[in-house]
Order: sequence, then C-alpha cells, then structure tokens
Amino acid sequence: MKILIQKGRILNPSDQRDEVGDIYMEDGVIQEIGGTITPEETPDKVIFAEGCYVMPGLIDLHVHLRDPGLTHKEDIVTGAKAAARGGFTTILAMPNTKPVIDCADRVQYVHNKAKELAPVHVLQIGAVTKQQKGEELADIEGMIQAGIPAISEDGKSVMNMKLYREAMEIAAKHDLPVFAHCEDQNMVNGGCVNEDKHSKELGLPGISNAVEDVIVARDIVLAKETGARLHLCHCSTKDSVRMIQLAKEEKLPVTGEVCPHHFTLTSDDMVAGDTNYKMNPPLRTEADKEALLKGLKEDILDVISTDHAPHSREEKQQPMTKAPFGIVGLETAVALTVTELVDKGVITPLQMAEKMSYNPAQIIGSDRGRLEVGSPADVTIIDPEAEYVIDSMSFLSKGKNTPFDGRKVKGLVKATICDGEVVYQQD
Ligand SMILES: NC(=O)N[C@@H](CC(=O)O)C(=O)O
Ligand SMILES: [Zn+2]
Ligand SMILES: [Zn+2]
Repeated sequence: MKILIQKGRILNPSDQRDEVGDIYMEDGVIQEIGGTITPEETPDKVIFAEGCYVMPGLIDLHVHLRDPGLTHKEDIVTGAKAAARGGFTTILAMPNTKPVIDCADRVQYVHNKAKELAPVHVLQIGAVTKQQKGEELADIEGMIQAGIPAISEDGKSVMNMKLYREAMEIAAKHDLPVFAHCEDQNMVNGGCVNEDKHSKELGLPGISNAVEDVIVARDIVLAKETGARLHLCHCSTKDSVRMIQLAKEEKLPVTGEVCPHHFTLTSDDMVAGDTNYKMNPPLRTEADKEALLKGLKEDILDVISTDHAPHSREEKQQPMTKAPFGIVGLETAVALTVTELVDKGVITPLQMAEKMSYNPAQIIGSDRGRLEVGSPADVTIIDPEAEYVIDSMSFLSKGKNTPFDGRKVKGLVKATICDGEVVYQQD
C-alpha cells in the first residue's frame, strides 16, 4: 500500500516539527516527509488533509478490553475497532479481566487474537499479583518474556507494601514501567462519588482526595527506593499533580496521566442518579480540575489516556451505589482534548501529539509515536475545526456508557493509518 497525505499540518514531537506538508508512506514505513511530495509511482491512496492535524498514531496507555471473560461489555475486536475510530493505532489493555491476565499464556491469548483480528496494535499489560488478590506476585518474568509493556493492578492498588516493593524491584531490573491505580482500599470504604457537598446532598458515600493521595505518595516513595519507573494512572486530585511535580524536581522516573473526563467535568456536572457520571477515581472539584489543566499545560502531566471502561446497559442501570465504576473513552478522547485543551489554549497541538502519542511511546519504550523517515507508518489525521454532537449510538465500542452523549464538540478523526494501512476513514 502506497499512501500520500497532502497538505496536512504535520505535528511531530520528536523533532518539534509543526508545519504544513505532505507525507508519503509505502510498505508500512514512512518514506518521505515535508514539503510537496511527488512519488515516482502513483500512490494507491491520496488523502487531502488541508486544515487537518497529521499526528503520529495515537497511543492509549489505559484501555479495558474485557477479553477474556467479560466480552458482553467489550472484546478485543470491538475495542480495537473503537480505538481505530478514535484515532488510536496502539492501545494497552489492562489485566482486570476474567480470569485476570497474570501469566504468560493469557498474555499470548490476547496478543494472538489481536494480531489475527484487531485493526490496531494491542499490547497486554500484566497484573502485579495472582488474580489481583494482592497476596502473591503474578508470574511477572514469564509475562515479560511474553511481551508485556508494563505491569498494573488497575482497578485497585496492591495494599501490601512489601509485596508491591518486590514487584517494583522486578520491574526495575527489567526496566518495565509500573502503572499505578492509586486508591487506598480501606479508606475508600464503599464510596461512589467525590466526597463534597454533592455527595452529602445526594446522600451518597464519598471518596476523599486522600484515598488517592496517600497511595500516590507511597508509590513515589517506593519508586524512589527501588528505581522502578512509575506511571500514575488517571490522576484526579490537585495534590497528585503537586506530588508528581516534586518527584520530577527530584528527577525521579515518575510520569502522570489524566483522562478527558477529569479535565472536562467536575462533580458539579453530575446528574443525580445518572451512573454515567460514576467512575473511579470520581469527578472531583473545580480546584482539582484547574490543577489538572495547569499540570497538562506545564507538562507535569505527561499523558492523556482514556481509561476506556465499557459496561453493559443493564449493569449501568443499577442504582448509583451498585452500578460499576467506569465510562467509555476511546471514541470521545480526541474531541474532548481538542475542545477543552487545544481550542481553549491550555495546550498546543504539538503538546497534544506529545501527550497522546510520543510520551506514551517513550514510557513503554516503543519506536512508534514519531513521524520520521523510516518510522512505522502509524498516522492519525484530525480535523480540529469539524463541529458535531457526540452520539453514543454511533460508537463501535459495545459500551455506550458515557456522560458525553449529546455534547457539542470540535475535533473529528478523519483517518487512522496503522502500519501503512487505512484502518479507519470517516465518510
Ligand atoms: N476506571 C473505572 O472506573 N473502572 C475501571 C477500573 C479502573 O480503571 O480503575 C474498570 O475496569 O471498569
Ligand atoms: Zn484504575
Ligand atoms: Zn482503568
């Protein structure tokens, strides 16, 4: 396949390129970049990208594909198709499936199925402990052999610090990042929304900032002691941002991610009884959101990930205290990032490419995330001016659980190219 992208705004973090030009790719590799390109042979496809961002293929470090075992919510194929529609060419799947991905053959199951059937790259993350029970370590070294890009206990924290320290030592030895979901299991105590005036008004058990902050502090301390690379998932509090800033000042290998719902909404936006506003961590206060925006602007927060967490309608239709935590995010992340961050001047388009592609690639040691001659032809084309209304019924994901249904946004994925093949094109 020979593809020519014409007159797009090329945004490449690795050399800070931000200029209008063409890109030509062949056999899954970028052959030429910049200026006006006239290929020797006629391309199979020409994409006219005037007015569009042309970024290295987006990489989502935090996705729940629910495969194996929970495929009524999502499976590898539907999740990967949703990813392609959302502009992602690589997604990392969290291991909180049924059974939990805690050994090499389960990692292989996902990788094999994805290779055969998924339109984008799927990398499976390994659990930290067996069955995510927090009692014994999973077969981390076996899973490293099978090609995991990271370990994570996402969905919970490993509460036993001695065990977690051992996991970090193994991770450090192999230069594998540890993706940390920070939530003190004892302190959360059945909470389901942020602890503030709204939780009180609604009579719902609250989740305080400290539930997150104490584990962020703990994990930074453990990373410092073990030398492990620590990536903090779905940061939601102002003090998480402050602590990441301190860790960075100390030159510790700590990175932070934020999800679109946390930089777009606060608990003020919750609609009483609507479980599409229930996710973990919860929507916080305006002060927290402001700190996240500042953290993104100042590059204290390195990554925008979705924490795509599909659930069935039936599961989400339960009362607020019973419904599972989580919302889908693959097909709304680009629009929310363009609308809330780029359009409002919080981050530049180049920073968007950094936080959604280049930085995630760096964290997992991937050669993707860059638009350079010789690099893999993973490319995302986005029209930042296209305005539309989010319609959850159009999602390719099985999950329709989003608080953004009906929201007016700007920023549309026009095409997603993975390994030199068009895996999604908007019609
Ligand atoms: N974020 C969520 O609200 N839910 C996630 C778990 C997680 O990411 O912690 C899920 O697996 O559903
Ligand atoms: Zn989590
Ligand atoms: Zn998650």
